[in-house]
Amino acid sequence: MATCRSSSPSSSRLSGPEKIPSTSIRVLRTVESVRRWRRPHLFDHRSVGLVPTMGALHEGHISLIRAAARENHLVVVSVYVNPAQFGVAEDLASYPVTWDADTAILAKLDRELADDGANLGRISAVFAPTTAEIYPAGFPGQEVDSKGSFVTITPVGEVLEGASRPTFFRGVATVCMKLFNIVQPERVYFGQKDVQQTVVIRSMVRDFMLPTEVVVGPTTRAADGLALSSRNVYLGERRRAVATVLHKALGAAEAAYLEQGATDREMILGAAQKVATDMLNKQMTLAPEKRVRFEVDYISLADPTTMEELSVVDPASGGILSGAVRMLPVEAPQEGEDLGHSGGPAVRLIDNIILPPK
Ligand SMILES: Nc1ncnc2c1ncn2[C@@H]1O[C@H](COP(=O)(O)OP(=O)(O)OP(=O)(O)O)[C@@H](O)[C@H]1O
Ligand SMILES: CC(C)(CO)[C@@H](O)C(=O)[O-]
Ligand code: BAL
Repeated sequence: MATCRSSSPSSSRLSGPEKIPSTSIRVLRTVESVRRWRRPHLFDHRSVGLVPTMGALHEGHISLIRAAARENHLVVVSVYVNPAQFGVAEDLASYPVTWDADTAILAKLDRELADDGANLGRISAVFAPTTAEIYPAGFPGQEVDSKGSFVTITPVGEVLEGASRPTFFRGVATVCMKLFNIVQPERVYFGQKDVQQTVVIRSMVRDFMLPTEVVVGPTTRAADGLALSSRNVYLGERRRAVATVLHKALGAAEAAYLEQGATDREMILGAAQKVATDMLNKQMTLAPEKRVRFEVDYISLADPTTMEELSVVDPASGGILSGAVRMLPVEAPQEGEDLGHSGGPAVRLIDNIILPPK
């Protein structure tokens, strides 16, 4: 029996495709619309660079989009807060969602990219799907034992961030596999700020023979060294001033390797631990209404390709220094004090420094 498809015009055909106002940037919300957008570019050999994000865009994201525009004819930015990578007790509900600010940033950036002759391309589309679109069989849940179609990359996804956040890399790898399959990019762009994520994604691309190149951009930092991160909005002024602790601690470990020639784990990580301990002790001499408390989740010295802990750095291959700290909610908040987004809950910050081969 012949089948007949409905030919009633969709609202987007009547009003034209959704775009970020005053730009040519398409806003794509469905898998089908991305596929329709992508198809002609397979034939006209225009390369596509994908920058996956969870929105709340900042200069770190912008640096990745700039890199993608230098190397690709068309840049797609995905904006999707993927619930599967948040643990049940994590900050999914309060994660900053700033769509209007994000689209304004993309519009401004796109004008700059257009004016800069050094770029191959510009921002062509934003992919902003719903969870129903990304998980067509139904969202599998955030629990460790959730059932569903998942991509797991082990053992690299089980250590460090994976040990602290047991569903995190399963969620990241799963959503990235979906995004890569939907957009079919020649290149994908990730930030070194999430260094273990880059190792997981590189492993996934290699092990599943995905036809995409993984490009990693350097960490963009504030003037005082704090790595930019969407979660920094939770900090508020008091904790923001101390949030550089991890960068300072990792910097001391880097100096032990680069300047003092240390290759031994205890010497390198000891330098980092001392900075963190000294900074915490100094805070604890202050009154509760002034001080900032934090807990070091981990400080690691790991192999650059496996993220396995190293007891000695082989100068031929170098290593990765990484860490996570929990900035605890401030005590004795003062009248009118800026506590940060959502009243300043505990914030877990991560950072890393790559020890280069010597
Ligand atoms: N400071 C930064 N420099 C370079 N890239 C970054 C930076 N911060 C984030 N990125 C990269 O941007 C991409 C999207 O990250 P995401 O949207 O989670 O932002 P984020 O700031 O890392 O947020 P969060 O605070 O949730 O970790 C990732 O590849 C991430 O590594
Ligand atoms: C890669 C990513 C967009 C997947 O949700 C996320 O983990 C992030 O923003 O780093
Ligand atoms: N940039 C990492 C995303 C996350 O922490 O969920």
